[in-house]
Amino acid sequence: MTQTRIAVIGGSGIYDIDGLENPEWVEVETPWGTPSDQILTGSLDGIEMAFLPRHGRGHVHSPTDVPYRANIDALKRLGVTDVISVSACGSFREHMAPGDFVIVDQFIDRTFARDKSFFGSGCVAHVSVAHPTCPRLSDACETAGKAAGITIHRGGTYLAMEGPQFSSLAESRMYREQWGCDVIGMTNMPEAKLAREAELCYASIAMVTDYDSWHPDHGEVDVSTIIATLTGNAEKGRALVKGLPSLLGAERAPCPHGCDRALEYAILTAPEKRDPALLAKLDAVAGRIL
Ligand SMILES: CSC[C@H]1O[C@H](OP(=O)(O)O)[C@H](O)[C@@H]1O
Ligand SMILES: Nc1ncnc2[nH]cnc12
Repeated sequence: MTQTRIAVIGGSGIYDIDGLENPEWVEVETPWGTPSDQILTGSLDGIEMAFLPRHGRGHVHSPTDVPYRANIDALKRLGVTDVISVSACGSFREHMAPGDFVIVDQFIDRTFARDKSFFGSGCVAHVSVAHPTCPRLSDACETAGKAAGITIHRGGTYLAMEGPQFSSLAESRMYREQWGCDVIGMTNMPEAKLAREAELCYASIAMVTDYDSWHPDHGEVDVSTIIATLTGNAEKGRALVKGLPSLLGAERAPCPHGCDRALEYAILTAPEKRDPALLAKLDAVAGRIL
């Protein structure tokens, strides 16, 4: 049976995690370039962990320039089975208030300036992202969050925008009123799509930091308010992460939702037509089936 290895991708304001046994920052190179930073490895309650700061320590990568493919490839290469994304988000719902956590289960992807797939000419693949997050992993996040006393909302649609500017009032109203979105951020896409291509279970915990720009009683969103809210809630995030290993366990049964078999029927390119150079780059992501 596969051994569980949990990765946490930390978003804005989260540049390391504490409490790991045998912590070590390791360099991982990938065929898709260098990840956002070194990866902090170690264990928690006997389970292997990996932590990657999405924007790099010191917040050096903009949402557009985060090396999403290198990040997911590097985690796969380290033997990660489950990825938990922790990110800051704006809220479109009064009851999803700053300080609350939302376990996102759907996305609308409005990003347009990012590499969104490991596949392409020479090895064409189409995976399903009808359900882009893993219910089993999301269950564990919900249980750990509730045990840590966090106000946690299960389910929500995350609008992934390109940024780096925040939304206009008209956009904010459209996402909320016409598109039915619940939260907004700049990073969960294409991250979630790439995790699916890499056959990794992915759960997204969005920490509400603001009401974007739609709310008549709240001013425009600004970075200092976001960081102040995040800093005030960092302890909650840490408590949630610490609860995960015992919930997930060391022995990992196949994902009941099929995340770890997403590529099974996805590759269309005939074996004799596949590009050897691309296949070589896919060694970690798709090595299981290629
Ligand atoms: C800090 S303001 C906007 C910035 O914060 C979020 O980052 P992350 O998702 O990595 O927590 C948002 O998506 C923007 O990138
Ligand atoms: N309102 C907002 N829009 C986009 N990304 C965000 N990250 C935190 N708050 C945000």
